[in-house]
Amino acid sequence: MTVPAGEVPQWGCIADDFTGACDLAGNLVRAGHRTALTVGLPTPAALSEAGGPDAVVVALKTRTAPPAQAVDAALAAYRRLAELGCSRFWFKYCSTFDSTPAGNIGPVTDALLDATGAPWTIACPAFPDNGRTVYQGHLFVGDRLLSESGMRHHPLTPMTDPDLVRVLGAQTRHPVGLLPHTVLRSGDAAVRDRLHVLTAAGAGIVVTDVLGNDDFPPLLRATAGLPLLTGGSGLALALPPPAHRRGGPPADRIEVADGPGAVLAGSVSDATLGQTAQARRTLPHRKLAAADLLADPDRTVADALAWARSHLGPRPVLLHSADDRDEVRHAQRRFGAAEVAAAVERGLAACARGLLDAGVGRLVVAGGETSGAVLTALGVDGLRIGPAIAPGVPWTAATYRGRTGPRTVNLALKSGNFGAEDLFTTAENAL
Ligand SMILES: Nc1ncnc2c1ncn2[C@@H]1O[C@H](COP(=O)(O)OP(=O)(O)O)[C@@H](O)[C@H]1O
Ligand SMILES: O=C(O)[C@@H](O)C(=O)COP(=O)(O)O
Repeated sequence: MTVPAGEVPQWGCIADDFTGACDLAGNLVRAGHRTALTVGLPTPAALSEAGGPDAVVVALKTRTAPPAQAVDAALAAYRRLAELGCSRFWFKYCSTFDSTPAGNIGPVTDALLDATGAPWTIACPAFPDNGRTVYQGHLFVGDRLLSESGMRHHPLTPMTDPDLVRVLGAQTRHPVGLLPHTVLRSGDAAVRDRLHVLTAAGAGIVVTDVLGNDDFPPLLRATAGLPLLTGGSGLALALPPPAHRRGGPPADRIEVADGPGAVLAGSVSDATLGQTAQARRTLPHRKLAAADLLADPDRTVADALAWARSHLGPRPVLLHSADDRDEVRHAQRRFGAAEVAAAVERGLAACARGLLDAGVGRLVVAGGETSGAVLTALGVDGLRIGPAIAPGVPWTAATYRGRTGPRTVNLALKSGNFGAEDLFTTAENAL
């Protein structure tokens, strides 16, 4: 697989969901790296089209997949990225460490350690710009421990233990160490010594404390020789761009599509529920009830689309899947969590196609799993990263091959817990 000289990317990134891929790609762009985001395995042609990126982010939909399946997908992505010439690799998972005791963050990290030949790696989910910090190995969301945040109610990956050394320890075959904040701030020699002690004693993965963005540079210096990093997108903000890009213009210009806007919310995280409640006060809105999507999906989607077509206009229309958490709990008890999640994802994905075919040009999708389902249904194979709506939420441009032939559309894939309350009503201002 030959990539023209001068177009070989350095970083090959593997993201376990689509919103996470956008988040990481957006932060890489903010830090000055030309970045390509691909859905499915990247090709030399995709890299050329992206103008010879410094980093490639492959969006997978494996966050809730069984470990063996997630490992296969991550290794396939790794092999392709290595063939394309990438020399350093990044496994991107959620800043709230979304997984279960049988989750795949550990197994995928183990497999990538073997594949890259990395002697050890870090686990650094912190994203201070979004309130995710780690202290003594414990993950905080704002001023709450992870286990006391809304993440304890997540429909697919409820997080009830904030101790990442313990959570990761249950998933990986490697001993897990901790780089505490006091050491991180004691100078490069102290960091190096502690990492040496931990890894000499057998640690294969080191959870890193991070309280603010200024904790990232020492961490990057200490890991500069490692072929594999793992974590959230926060660390990318401190990643120095290649020398020839320094001082250049930000690489976040994208085409702006014609046509009205729409919002699809399949996330039921705290932030999204707040954004949905706010948007319901001002935007035309309609709920696709989970029970209806299970009982008669085609009819439910067709009715929602007919309603949406008649409300397209200057303000985006909102289609959402729940008003509150009680509704979600009720549907899960009645139908089973996995069944109802799959039905909602299928329904919203069908709505996305219908909305774009009806002429919608700008679509905000809330939720990682939801975004994965939507992008797969749209058949979009790559996203060009544009300006940020909020930390971790960039607008993107994509080529949509719909009923009327290929055209550019703008998509924003919003992580469940990201963004201010008015994100749905103000997103278009950022374009
Ligand atoms: N009313 C509902 N009842 C049960 N599950 C729901 C409901 N609405 C959405 N879901 C499911 O909850 C999951 C939310 O996950 P996701 O889209 O990743 O959001 P987040 O980014 O907040 O984690 C999806 O699988 C979605 O289909
Ligand atoms: O790191 C993060 O928090 C995000 O990039 C992310 O992965 C969020 O996932 P969802 O909340 O499932 O969208």
